[in-house]
Amino acid sequence: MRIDIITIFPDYFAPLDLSLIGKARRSGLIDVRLHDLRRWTYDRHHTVDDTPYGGGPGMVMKPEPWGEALDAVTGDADGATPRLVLPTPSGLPFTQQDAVRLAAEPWLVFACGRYEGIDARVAVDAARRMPVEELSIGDYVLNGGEAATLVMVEAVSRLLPGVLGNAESVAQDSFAPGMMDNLVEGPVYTKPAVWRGQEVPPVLLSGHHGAVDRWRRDEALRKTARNRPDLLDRLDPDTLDRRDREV
Ligand SMILES: N#Cc1c(-c2ccc3ccn(Cc4ccccn4)c3c2)n[nH]c1N
Repeated sequence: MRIDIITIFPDYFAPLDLSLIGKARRSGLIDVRLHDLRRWTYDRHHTVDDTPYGGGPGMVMKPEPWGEALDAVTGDADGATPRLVLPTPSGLPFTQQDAVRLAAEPWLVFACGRYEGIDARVAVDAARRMPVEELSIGDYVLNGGEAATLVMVEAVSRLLPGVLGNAESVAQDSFAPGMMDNLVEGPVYTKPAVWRGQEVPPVLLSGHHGAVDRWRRDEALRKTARNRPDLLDRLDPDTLDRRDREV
């Protein structure tokens, strides 16, 4: 997969050199290219923003640099067309299903806005030549699109074959479609068996795989009911056996 990121803070993406995604980049599994938006400005101050039409607080990102940046970044690939992702607080909620969908794309471009956002005409102009989607990672306000892009790039990249060592761990993720009925994961433990007076639940040391699976499902149900009761509403009643209802 090719991932292009256009931003005025390229250094924000240093974390993409680390850990499994950094390893995947070095192995060629993922081709991440960073672009400083100011490369497409021509004034002495490399201006990327201006006051909003209609007045109001803050500044808006100018359309010209974005138009030229997107032309340059998306124009050099032998006719291939990327999907443009625009992080914005007003976007559609980014979910695990979106991560799965985007992981199937060969080429993504992320446009990281700042200030009060990017001039709305940029998305309209881009949509004339590529699919564009506005996505939000949650109901809180950030200062720009870079943190959201890091989140989405990690959520997508980890799903690519070969990026995570243990394919199982992707399948057992919370929110993995169809896994554990969309329950969140329960508690996990490792050695030592006793730590600061706390014992690992004995069932996990029993070697009884059926009992371990049952215990993990009970704990996942318990944690989902406590932290994400909204997910329980999505459970297919037929998949809840009698004991589930007792948790
Ligand atoms: N995804 C996502 C986001 C963002 C986000 C994404 C891009 C930009 C570009 C500028 N700002 C600042 C800003 C503040 C206020 C109103 C508009 N814009 C962004 C914020 N905030 N929260 C999320 N879940």
